[in-house]
Amino acid sequence: MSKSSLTLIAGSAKTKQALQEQLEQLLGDYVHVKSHATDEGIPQSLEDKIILYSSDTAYDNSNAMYNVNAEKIIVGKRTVNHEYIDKLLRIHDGSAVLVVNDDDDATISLIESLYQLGVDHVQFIPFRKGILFYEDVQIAVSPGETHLCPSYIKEVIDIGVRLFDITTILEVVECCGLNKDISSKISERYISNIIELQRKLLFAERDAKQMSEHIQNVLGTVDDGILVVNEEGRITVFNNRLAALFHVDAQDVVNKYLEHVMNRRDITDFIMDGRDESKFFDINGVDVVIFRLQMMKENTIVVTFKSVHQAFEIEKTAQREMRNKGFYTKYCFDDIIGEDDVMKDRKQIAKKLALSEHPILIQGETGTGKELFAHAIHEHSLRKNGPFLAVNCSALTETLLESELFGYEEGTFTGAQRGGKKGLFELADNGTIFLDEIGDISLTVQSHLLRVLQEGEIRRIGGRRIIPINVRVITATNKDLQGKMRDGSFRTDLFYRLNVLNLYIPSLNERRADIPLLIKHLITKSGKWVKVEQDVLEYFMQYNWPGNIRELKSTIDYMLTVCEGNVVTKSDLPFMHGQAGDSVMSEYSACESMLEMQERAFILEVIKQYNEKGKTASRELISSQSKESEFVLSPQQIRRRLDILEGEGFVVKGRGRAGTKITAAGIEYLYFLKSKCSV
Ligand SMILES: Nc1ncnc2c1ncn2[C@@H]1O[C@H](COP(=O)(O)OP(=O)(O)OP(=O)(O)O)[C@@H](O)[C@H]1O
Repeated sequence: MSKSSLTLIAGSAKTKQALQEQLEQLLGDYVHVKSHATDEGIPQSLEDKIILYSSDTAYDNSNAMYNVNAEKIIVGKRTVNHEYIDKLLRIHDGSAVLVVNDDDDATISLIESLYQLGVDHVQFIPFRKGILFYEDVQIAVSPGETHLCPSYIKEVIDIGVRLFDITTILEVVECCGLNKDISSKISERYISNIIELQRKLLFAERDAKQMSEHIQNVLGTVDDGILVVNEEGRITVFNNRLAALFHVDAQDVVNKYLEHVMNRRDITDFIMDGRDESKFFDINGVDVVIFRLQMMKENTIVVTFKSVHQAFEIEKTAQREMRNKGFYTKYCFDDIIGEDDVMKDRKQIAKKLALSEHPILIQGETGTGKELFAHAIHEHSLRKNGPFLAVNCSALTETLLESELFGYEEGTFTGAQRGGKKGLFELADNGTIFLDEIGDISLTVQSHLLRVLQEGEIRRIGGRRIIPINVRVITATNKDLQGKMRDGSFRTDLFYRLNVLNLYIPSLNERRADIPLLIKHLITKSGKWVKVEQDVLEYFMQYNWPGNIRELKSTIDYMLTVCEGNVVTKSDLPFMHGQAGDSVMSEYSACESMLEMQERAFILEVIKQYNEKGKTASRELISSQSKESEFVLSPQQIRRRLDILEGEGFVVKGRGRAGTKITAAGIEYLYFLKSKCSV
């Protein structure tokens, strides 16, 4: 069968080329296709079996001007190239979209075919020549006429030259007299183009979905809040951490305008228009640093939200690594939270004391922050580049404390290290030593310490060599040293040596105004983004906090562990606060000594940490961990202590090789212990 013949007449060379390609692809096996464009010039007389015009306009513009001789003249109908439909479907719902074509009729017919194709989620606005401004329009769509779009439009989508629709193709098939088989093959080709495209779209969509799930999972593991905003000001990424901070559901906010989700003008202004890279904000009671980064190429803003505490910690870690020295202070005066006048006054005095070289005795109730002050004083002193060593005198037995402080020579006692060991006084040379709980040291250690202070030199235990030392001594106690001097358990001469400068730290009761500030600080520091209900705050304001800030801290820690969602309520209060009051406190306080309390807290903490990882803790395991702590306990000693703790209902021991688990009462008891002693 000889091929039929067809001449295509289009308006522009670009349209001619696209339509010629379409016809060749669909009909090329059966029809010989020639083509002309009016803007390139058309022969004076045209003769063919079929003359196919690309549009009504092409027909109107050229038909009258040339001699046309054809068996059949067809004016084609055109539709949007399916390849570009996904671009249109990706425009956000309800957006205003300017439709730009080279004449008004063509524009209207393009809008019609877009609606017919089901692109009806946006509002199309027809472009009119001469009108340069369209209110609230940021996106334009054009079939290859993008040069006509007003220049202020942010996003221009070129949907390419529109192609002939299926009815035009079938009309050509019919005129060529092609048989049924061929005609159905051609329609299949037309349809398979669409199916192929849909398949690609489907894969692309599936890949995009997998990628987005992957990104969400990755973002879920990050400790910071992460937000991404696109050029329209809509949210494209909002991780769960951020959702917790703003008390919203992460699923609900994607695609919404930023200002509809965060109704904080200061924050949205900073994100959208900010020139700075980072800024502090208080968001629902949490101090946060927001870092913003503009990705120019994608016109996207990436924002991270970090707890102030974390941001500082990162800074501090870097500094520490730079200093790369073994013994350093962990706190400075800025870490001591307190705006109450009495506290401000204490900090002022402490700063002055820091600058002298004399020993300082810090007194105050348990948990008031004496250790914190000791760190800050060293950090503020002329010795700040020297070492700072802290030792808790009540946590060590007499012999251990002596050997820790003054060191020993080789062979002094069984188990002594080869080559002897330097004591903390030697290690703290040119720096500061902080002796916490000084009220608990024995009379033997007291006299040894007195000698060191009087002579400014030490002699290791079992040694003869005299080692001069240059160490500033800061001590602290919550005990009544005057009372101890009266009953003879603390040496008066040592007291006067230590108490050259005295600093009294007020209890939390004496500075209640600081309670809300401390709560906020402790929550921020925990890295959790939660809100504390008003009645909890009220309760905290009237409770008398015998364990001071340490008790407040462990109560908050406990509540943050048990609270559901992002709100701390009164039902999250530990048992001893909520229901039984002080009676439980005194029941708990049955421990003989601070050392016993600390040991118990250590054991329970190890068990709790293992349980949190889904494991139980064996005696051997706890014993081996104890070697790295201040309490070296053998598996037998651990067994005895676990028996007692089990009898009190704080742990449950497994049979045979199964390890131990902490009970709910045990967790609460642990927090109580932590509020009473520093571990
Ligand atoms: N002003 C404060 N600001 C922030 N945190 C504080 C403040 N005071 C105390 N803390 C925190 O409370 C806890 C107890 O503080 P610290 O160990 O310094 O108390 P202490 O007076 O030395 O107690 P003790 O007499 O029992 O040894 C620590 O975790 C400390 O970080």
